[in-house]
Amino acid sequence: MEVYLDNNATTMVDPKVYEEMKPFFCDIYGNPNSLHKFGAGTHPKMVEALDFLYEGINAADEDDIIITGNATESNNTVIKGIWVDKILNGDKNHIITSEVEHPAITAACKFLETQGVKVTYLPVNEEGILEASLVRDAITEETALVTIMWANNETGKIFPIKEIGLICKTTGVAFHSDATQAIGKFPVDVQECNLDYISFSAHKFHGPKGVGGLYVKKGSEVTPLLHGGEQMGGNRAGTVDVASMVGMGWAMHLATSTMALAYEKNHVSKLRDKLEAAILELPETIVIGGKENRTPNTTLISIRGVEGESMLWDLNQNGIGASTGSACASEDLEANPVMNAFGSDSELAHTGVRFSLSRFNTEEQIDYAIKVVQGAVKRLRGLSSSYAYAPESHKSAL
Ligand SMILES: Cc1ncc(COP(=O)(O)O)c(CN[C@@H](CS)C(=O)O)c1O
Repeated sequence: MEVYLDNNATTMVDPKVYEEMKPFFCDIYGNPNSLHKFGAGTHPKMVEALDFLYEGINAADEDDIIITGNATESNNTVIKGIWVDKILNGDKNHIITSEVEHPAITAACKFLETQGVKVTYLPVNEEGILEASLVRDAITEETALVTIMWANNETGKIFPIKEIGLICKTTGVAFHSDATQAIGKFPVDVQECNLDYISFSAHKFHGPKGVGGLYVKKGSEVTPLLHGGEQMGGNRAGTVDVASMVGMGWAMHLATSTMALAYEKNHVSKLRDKLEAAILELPETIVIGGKENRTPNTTLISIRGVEGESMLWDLNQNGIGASTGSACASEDLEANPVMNAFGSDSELAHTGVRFSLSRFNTEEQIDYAIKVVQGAVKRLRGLSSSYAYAPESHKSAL
């Protein structure tokens, strides 16, 4: 049996999304910017896709949604656009973010630091949550942008974006959230949260890889990252991947419907809870950050005495796909930075395994995964020269 449990890394394209994308390869293939019918033929479904995207995040008609290549590009567009507009050409020189952002935020901020920009990386508490009061205390007259992820890709922890949005609104600081792990998992409402920008990637909610979005509230426009043609009103040059844009719109529509979100909250979270509970029956296992305030599909579990990579190998041999943390760091055998941010000890930071489910997982798959995981833990602990069952040491290490 093959069981895919790494949906925070990427998801399968929903077959309905794939059907909607098909015509734009060999039938309706004109350039959307061409004036002839081959180009104009792409417009109706592109407009429909944009309508779905606006509806999915509750964007106002006057706001903008720029089609990008992925969330990484969207994150870079905001951070570097703010740098150009408010720091290089303005009187600001400070950005606030968190210690547990995705590298697409952290690396962009680190680059700005090499250019003389001050960046504050706010810590998370023992539950892996960033407290909104820390944002308020960090804001100064020089602050150009607050950028805080909506949900963490490794722990699933959901951050207080509505509270932070109110703080940014009252202090007049631009507010961005990396919503990559939020869309399709719980309601995302950019107006309710007073957001100026959000980033997202279609392949996180059963759309195609290589296409993403950047929401820009009216009046918060920033200098583009890419210059060239007049696509996206000059905000993102380059011929639009029509098939992927249509796919992303349909994926958003299917993932954010009331029924879909209810399914995530009820069915998917119950499968996650069943898998998690079975693993926690094993001694010296713990959910990193605890079970509260998480996306419904994610669990990051530390299994003392079992290296994350060894577990992944064992799972893979049995047809199960999971990860030790974010896929983009999976080649890096360093301790998991998110777990380090929690203050967990180094040994523990190497023992995290992330399981992230989707609406396409079944109870039969989870029952199979439970058997494989329990067997792998027993086998790997038996092979470990350093592991000896010590019931109290594990709990105190976090
Ligand atoms: C919060 C967050 N922000 C940005 C990205 C980047 O998405 P791209 O489509 O690759 O640009 C990701 C992708 N996180 C994957 C791959 S590293 C994970 O395994 O956790 C993310 O989770």
